[in-house]
Amino acid sequence: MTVNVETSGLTRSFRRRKAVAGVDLALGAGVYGLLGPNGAGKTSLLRVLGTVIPPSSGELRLLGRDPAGHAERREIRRRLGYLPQDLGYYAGFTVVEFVEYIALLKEMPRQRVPRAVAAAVEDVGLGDRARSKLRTLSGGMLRRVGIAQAIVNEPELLLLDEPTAGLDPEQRVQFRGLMRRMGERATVIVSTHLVEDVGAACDRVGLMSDGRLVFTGTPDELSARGAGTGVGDAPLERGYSAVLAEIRT
Ligand SMILES: Nc1ncnc2c1ncn2[C@@H]1O[C@H](COP(=O)(O)OP(=O)(O)OP(=O)(O)O)[C@@H](O)[C@H]1O
Repeated sequence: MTVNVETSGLTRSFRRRKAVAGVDLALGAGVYGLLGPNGAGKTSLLRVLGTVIPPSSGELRLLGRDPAGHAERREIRRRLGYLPQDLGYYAGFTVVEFVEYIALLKEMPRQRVPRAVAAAVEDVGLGDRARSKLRTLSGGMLRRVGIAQAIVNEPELLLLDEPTAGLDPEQRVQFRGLMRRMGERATVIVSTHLVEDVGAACDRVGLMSDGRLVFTGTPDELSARGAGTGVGDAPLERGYSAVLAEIRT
């Protein structure tokens, strides 16, 4: 297995608060779901893995490279895709213009860009809005533009921060299919509050609390943790609440 994400004792502090507090990961291809309560550190971890902010301490290797070095970081950025929680965009750009702009920032060869942009826009079901200006799109459609810009370079490492927030049920189902397809060859890390996303699309799941990974395993293993004890309407919800209850006592 090619390990695309390797961390050991990874921390990220904001003043005295440790948003990420000693995370160990070794991830190859597949879809890894990141669950956890508000403020658990999911976004901070994804930002570190996306080379948006550096770690405060610990070991970090992405796609076999050390992001602390300028040239290596640039190489990593070419090969990763990142959907932040709040994606900034230019309202006057069309869907195609925006995704193209990101493709060029990622230093994709120019001749590959038009076809890659068209494919990414189709993949998120926005083919019929390709020429629409971003200001005319709904919230869920903008989220899908965000997903398109994250996948346009066929990333080997894809980081998605709450990608399904605002998507309608049909689009969520489509999107899970896309995640599974991407996970066949890439490492996909997806932070979500929707346990259905985890059950349907993730091979493995990590549960964060207070900056730490307090559970890592398969969705079935997380469900099993809640058997007969946890609070929730679905097995994964019960597993989630049982693990959190255990560490809080
Ligand atoms: N730029 C920052 N400056 C100061 N504190 C921050 C910053 N970013 C995150 N934090 C703090 O770090 C902790 C983890 O936040 P983070 O956004 O990573 O959590 P999260 O799991 O993504 O939460 P949510 O589910 O609400 O999105 C929180 O206590 C947050 O207030």
